[in-house]
Amino acid sequence: MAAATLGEVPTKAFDTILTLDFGSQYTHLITRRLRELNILSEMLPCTTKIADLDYKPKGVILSGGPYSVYEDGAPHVDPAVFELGVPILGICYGMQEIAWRASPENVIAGVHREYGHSNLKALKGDDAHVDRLFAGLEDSMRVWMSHGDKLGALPEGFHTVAVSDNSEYAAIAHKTKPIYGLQFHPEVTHSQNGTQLLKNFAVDICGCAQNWTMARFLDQEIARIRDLVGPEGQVLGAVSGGVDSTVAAKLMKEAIGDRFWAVLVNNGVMRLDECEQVERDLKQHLGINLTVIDASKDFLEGLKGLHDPEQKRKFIGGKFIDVFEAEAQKIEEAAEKSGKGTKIGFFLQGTLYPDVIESLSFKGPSATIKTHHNVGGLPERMTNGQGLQLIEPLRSLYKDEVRELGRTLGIHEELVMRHPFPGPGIAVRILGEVTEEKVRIGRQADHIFISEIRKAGLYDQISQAYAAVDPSRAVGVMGDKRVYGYIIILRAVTTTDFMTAEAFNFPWEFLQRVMNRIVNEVHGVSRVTYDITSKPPGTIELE
Ligand SMILES: Nc1ncnc2c1ncn2[C@@H]1O[C@H](COP(=O)(O)OP(=O)(O)OP(=O)(O)O)[C@@H](O)[C@H]1O
Ligand SMILES: O=c1[nH]c(=O)c2[nH+]cn([C@@H]3O[C@H](COP(=O)(O)O)[C@@H](O)[C@H]3O)c2[nH]1
Ligand SMILES: NC(=O)CC[C@H](N)C(=O)O
Ligand SMILES: [Mg+2]
Repeated sequence: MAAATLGEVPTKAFDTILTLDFGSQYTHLITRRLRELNILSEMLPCTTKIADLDYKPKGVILSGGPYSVYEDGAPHVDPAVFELGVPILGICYGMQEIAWRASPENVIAGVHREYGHSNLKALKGDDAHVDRLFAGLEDSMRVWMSHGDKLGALPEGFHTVAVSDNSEYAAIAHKTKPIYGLQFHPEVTHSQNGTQLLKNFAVDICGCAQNWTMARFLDQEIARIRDLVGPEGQVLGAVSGGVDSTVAAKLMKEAIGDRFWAVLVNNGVMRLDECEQVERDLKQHLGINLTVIDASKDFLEGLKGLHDPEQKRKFIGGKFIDVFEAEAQKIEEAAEKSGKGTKIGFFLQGTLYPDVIESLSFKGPSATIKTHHNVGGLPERMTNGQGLQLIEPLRSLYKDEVRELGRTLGIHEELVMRHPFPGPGIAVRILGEVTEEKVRIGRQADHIFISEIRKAGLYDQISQAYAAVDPSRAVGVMGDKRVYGYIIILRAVTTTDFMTAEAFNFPWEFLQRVMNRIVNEVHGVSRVTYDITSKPPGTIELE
């Protein structure tokens, strides 16, 4: 059990809707939509025991899921949910679960699967209670469906509140209790009025206050950190200059000042002038107590002769630990002597909510496609709670919420909107063996590409962009002379969650301009290409 005592979802401080996940691809969208409405939602697996909750949610949503409620081994909700005395909304599988519990015959396999758009008609009557879910909405709307099973009969005590082309029971409501079911998915943007429906449920029916704002979260988290760390405790943290670790570091600085010790490792595969830039941003702009360790020679030396992507990633992860561990000891000694307090007792991590959801998912964590160098690879004593206690203040937040929190903390927009940058850096953007020459070429080409993207005002429309080096060489001609140089691969994608992505559609003139600058300004390059592969089947990084 990790000793994550801080940064757990603040369900006690904010009205919370509990979303129980039956494995739908869209479950996390339910929590997203609610948070956009300034209502905190926590997502937990459908197998959660209500008795294990340490708070009382204001309402519960049962998500969709790939199973059929009537099949052997299908997941079922803890019946105690119905004893909580709070409103319940079942979505797709969740509605089928409500009906199945009333009587298993209520759910049947449909003859037609209903996948995609459907026209919904709300049947408003004069019963204010059952009409509450659709209050204030037009009677007809286009909604998005994805199901094969359906209700064959209305569960006892329920009323039909909407029908669709193929579903007689597209929405149901209990006649007296606050229990509702929807066959369609209000959480997907393709469903008209979906957010309004969720708002009707969470605000009007459950009575949630819409006060989940980053400003309130910040005050609360600072108070919690101060309380946990105490007046003298000291905290260590690895920072990369990326959004997550910068926001976490600034939050820590606000909470405990110079008793927070940040460490940046220069691994030799950072972008052009990146370490200097991060140092300026963190030290001067944000006033963070930062130590930069230049271990570039060790990393580049160790990368020699490594061609395989996984070997490269593992080496960088391992080396990172060695360097960090050695430096942490020095910092701990310095901290002890600093007179600022006691020795270091805590370790800061920038873990986000999607990572937490992934590890909690009812379907289990997904397959490893790449070994990500991240904090999972940090020295064990820092993360197992035995040596240093873990603090993860961003653990309940999505990336856009972290960005919002960054703005609230006064971090400048350019830093807040930075594209993510992987821990192994340019090393996974050079195919095969990493050499100093290829790092130089990759850096220069990347700098040109990103500067041009910024100049063209496209940076914020793109989720991530970079230039990579293909070490195969191609022949070119420059100034009547034969050149035999590397190939640069430009990559730019748009994505919301980095799980799927599409190549960005640049104007042709833009790509020509970038090509021109790279072949002219970066010595050793003969060709420039643009990678248009989507994810899947590609990935965002090349290795
Ligand atoms: N060069 C580095 N020096 C110190 N810590 C690092 C370095 N690179 C990565 N880390 C650590 O690994 C963590 C994971 O990196 P990751 O790239 O996922 O997050 P980030 O850099 O904070 O944000 P972003 O996703 O926006 O790049 C960082 O939060 C940081 O703690
Ligand atoms: O901190 C990190 N350490 C890593 O080892 C790593 N590998 C990939 N990435 C980032 O993850 C996102 C998805 O990348 P892929 O499609 O290449 O898997 C993209 O944003 C990638 O930049 C990493 N981040
Ligand atoms: N999206 C869902 O929740 C689907 C529920 C169930 N598996 C069905 O096919 O009807
Ligand atoms: Mg990063």
